Amino acid sequence: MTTLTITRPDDWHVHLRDGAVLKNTVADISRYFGRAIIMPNLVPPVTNVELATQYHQRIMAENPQAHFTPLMVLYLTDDTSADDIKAAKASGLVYAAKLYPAGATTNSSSGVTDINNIKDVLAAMQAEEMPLLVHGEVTSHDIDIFDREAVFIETILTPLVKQFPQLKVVLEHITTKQAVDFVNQASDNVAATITAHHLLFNRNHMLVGGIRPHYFCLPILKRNIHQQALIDAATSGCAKFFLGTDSAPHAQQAKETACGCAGCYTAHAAIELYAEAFEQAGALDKLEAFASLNGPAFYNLPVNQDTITLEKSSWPVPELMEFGADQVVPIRANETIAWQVK
Ligand SMILES: NC(=O)N[C@@H](CC(=O)O)C(=O)O
Ligand SMILES: [Zn+2]
Ligand SMILES: [Zn+2]
Repeated sequence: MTTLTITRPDDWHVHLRDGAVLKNTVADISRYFGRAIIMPNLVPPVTNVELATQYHQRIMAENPQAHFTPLMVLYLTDDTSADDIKAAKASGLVYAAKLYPAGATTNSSSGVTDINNIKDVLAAMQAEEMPLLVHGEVTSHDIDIFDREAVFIETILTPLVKQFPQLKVVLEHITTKQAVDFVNQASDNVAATITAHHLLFNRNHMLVGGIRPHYFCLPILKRNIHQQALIDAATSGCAKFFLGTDSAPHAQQAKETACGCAGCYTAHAAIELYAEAFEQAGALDKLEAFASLNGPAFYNLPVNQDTITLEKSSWPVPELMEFGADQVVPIRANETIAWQVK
């Protein structure tokens, strides 16, 4: 196949950041995505409607393409109230709320320290039909970093979905076979996003032949059997799995250092990278469901009405991208990508 036309896709998990880099992230994400779920882990985080409204305005001020709509998300803290959820729902601007276990990932220090602190908030979300988005990793020091997702599912998420069976839950950026199995066995109220980098890479890509900080993200890349489980899930056609890039830029010097930040930048080539992964799996015919249909169905939103066309034609990714005063090293820097959007 040399061209592929699909319904315009959406990105159900992306970090646009703020300030000078917003111009670049907004330009990249709005190139062909119709909508994007905008992660709220700014400093300070987007914890209420007022902050979400202001962030929405800053995004729109960067003049995204006309086909693009940012969908805002509330950052849950120990202090979030049921009223915050009601106000968010009433705003019409906020589409979900995000659970970051405190300390689990980039800018999560204001996150939730104990799930019991937000039980009334979760009840309000269930009543208001507001999806809960989850960074699914435990943070205790005695749990190995490669096990943190599986332990979270077992100890936090399984009881949570039992207690709130009508709550819509998206387990974000899943990385393990345990996560795939959990989502498959759960009710239709439970879904997951999968990144392009977790489909294309495993921990060998990050650690064999030298440590490659630009592959370092959270949850961390796992071994190849987990990568294969993610590929099988994404290409299965199952409506519970959909596209979420987790594109998360960090300045080059914040990644290439003794203690580097977690996050991979993929928004320069998001659907193109997914197309490579689906092609390698012999499943390009399943890309449209994953990228354009399953997400809106879960969020009860209409599917985009227009299409985009991908062409099998290789192009070079630059070594660096200028983001405000920063430089970002994108995934595939200095290499090529096999597909491009016409
Ligand atoms: N995925 C990452 O490794 N990093 C994300 C945070 C997140 O999504 O966990 C970031 O904001 O940099
Ligand atoms: Zn996360
Ligand atoms: Zn993320």
